[in-house]
Amino acid sequence: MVNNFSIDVKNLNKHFGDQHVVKDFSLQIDRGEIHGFLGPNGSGKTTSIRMMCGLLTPDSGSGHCLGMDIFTQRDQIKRRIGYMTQHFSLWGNLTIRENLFFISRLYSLEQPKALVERTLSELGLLSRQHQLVKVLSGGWKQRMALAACLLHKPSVLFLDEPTAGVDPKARREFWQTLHRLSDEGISILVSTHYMDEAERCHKIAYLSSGNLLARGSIQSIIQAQNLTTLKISGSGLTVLENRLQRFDAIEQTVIFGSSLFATGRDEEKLKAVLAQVIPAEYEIQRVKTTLEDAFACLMKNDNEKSLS
Ligand SMILES: Nc1ncnc2c1ncn2[C@@H]1O[C@H](COP(=O)(O)OP(=O)(O)OP(=O)(O)O)[C@@H](O)[C@H]1O
Repeated sequence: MVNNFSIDVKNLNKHFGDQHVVKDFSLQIDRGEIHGFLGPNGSGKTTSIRMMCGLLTPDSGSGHCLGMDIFTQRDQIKRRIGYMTQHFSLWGNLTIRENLFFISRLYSLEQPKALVERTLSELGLLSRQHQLVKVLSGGWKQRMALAACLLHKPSVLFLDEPTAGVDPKARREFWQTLHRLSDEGISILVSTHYMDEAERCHKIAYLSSGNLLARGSIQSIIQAQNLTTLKISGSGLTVLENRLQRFDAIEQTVIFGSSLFATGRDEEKLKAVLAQVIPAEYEIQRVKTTLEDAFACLMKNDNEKSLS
């Protein structure tokens, strides 16, 4: 190994035609780390994933996956990683068990029976193994797709929005499995649009228009934004929200149920605006700034920078 990182890429760039889709992208992921990958649609997450696992050649930069060069050792990398794509395809007219046997034959895996039995058991698929894949619910299909990625015992997993459209219970179970795999030393890079999933990761990275805007632990990303959030409780909140949004001291606002949350960088100025706009009968209290607040402010600043 070149170092102890499972993934270590530096300054990767990718263009599609005139479009500079990924810009100087650098990322390190430790063994057994679950690393979240967030960003708006089209920000370059899938393109970055495909470069890191050797499926797409970067225009420039350097990098290793499991110590192997992403430019020159792509075939070796493919044998050691699992990649669950956004639109995975399974064979609907085969059962779960038959799908796994089919995949093990496709990749000429040794001792397929032992691998299939182990994977069915570890992924909790034994009770459904004889069901046709086309009749499975979204949650079971997704679990089946993860099983397919794990058959050959990869050391790194790349999961591209694996839980999109899956219900909360199935998502929770899926994440329990990811944490078990992480405990076994498997490194996982998982892209998601769900904040609750981001919070389950050891570290996260946030990409916007191909630029990595933030990287690190959840706490460090929230703290780096240095924001204050105040919660206003009462009725008629949309009118108050509109008024607040006219002030520069307000970075962003959001309503959840009967509470309006206002976030700003300067606590004194934020409080002064609220004192001016919010009638005295409303309760105001300081609350913790969330990851979603931090991302919203990061995006806002980035948009303002690109416009100036
Ligand atoms: N093969 C390709 N040829 C041309 N343009 C591409 C290609 N693949 C991706 N793009 C463009 O690159 C940009 C980034 O796409 P990418 O799929 O990496 O984003 P993403 O962050 O994964 O988006 P999403 O969250 O919607 O999956 C988009 O504008 C997309 O249209």
